[in-house]
Amino acid sequence: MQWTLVIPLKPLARAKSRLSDTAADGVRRGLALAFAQDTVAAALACAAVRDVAVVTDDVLAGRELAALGARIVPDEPRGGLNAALAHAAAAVRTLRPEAAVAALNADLPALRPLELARVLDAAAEFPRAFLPDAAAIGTTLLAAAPGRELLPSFGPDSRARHRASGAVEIGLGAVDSVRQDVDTGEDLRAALALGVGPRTAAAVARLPGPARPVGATTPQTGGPAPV
Ligand SMILES: Nc1nc2c(ncn2[C@@H]2O[C@H](COP(=O)(O)OP(=O)(O)OP(=O)(O)O)[C@@H](O)[C@H]2O)c(=O)[nH]1
Ligand SMILES: C=C(OP(=O)(O)O)C(=O)O
Repeated sequence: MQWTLVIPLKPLARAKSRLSDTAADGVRRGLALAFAQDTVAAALACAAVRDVAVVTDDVLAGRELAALGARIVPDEPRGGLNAALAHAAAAVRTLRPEAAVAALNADLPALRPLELARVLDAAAEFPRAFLPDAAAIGTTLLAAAPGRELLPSFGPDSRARHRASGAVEIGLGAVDSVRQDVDTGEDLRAALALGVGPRTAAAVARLPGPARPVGATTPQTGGPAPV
């Protein structure tokens, strides 16, 4: 089965507020965009993915992600994340009623196409399925097979809500790259340890020294940053 992924991205100026200790406003926008670029590029390289729709009103992000091959869907009806996801999933199904649809977070900079394919293949066995995030509290992916509504309930503690909604929790091991969302400096270090995509690596290298996570590449030397 091949999936249409719906990836939500709020305006970069408001994105990743929990990274404000790690990165000042302007730099944080660049990081949020880089996370989304690496997420979308890996998703588009996944054999189980038919196409990618990014739900965003951010003009810069829309342009950059369209250049990678994503379709850009306006952020409607402006009722927040879940309303935007439900609206975008419905728009996909208007065009292709039998589409398999999955929502994927935009902050998965270590995402690997093969791991995403394993998760989507596992999801294809169920009417609705989800993958908990690395912290085992939230959700990074929610999938709805053809003919099933997505019924997204992302946000704080979404793992419990998605489970209570009847979606099946995907319990695969060795899919860390699909679970490692980045909300905090600690998450960023974990993603760097897994290995991030090229745009995130470049954006992290541009962070000022004290904010740059240990082990990240330095812009000057290309070698590891001092411990
Ligand atoms: N299109 C759209 N995407 C959203 C909206 N709210 C959140 N998102 C996206 O949904 C995912 C999870 O969002 P949040 O955890 O609320 O925001 P974040 O930018 O990741 O991080 P914080 O600002 O630290 O909460 C991210 O990919 C966001 O960009 C929204 O209203 N519309
Ligand atoms: C929206 C979510 O992600 P986070 O708040 O961790 O970005 C979620 O886990 O449902």
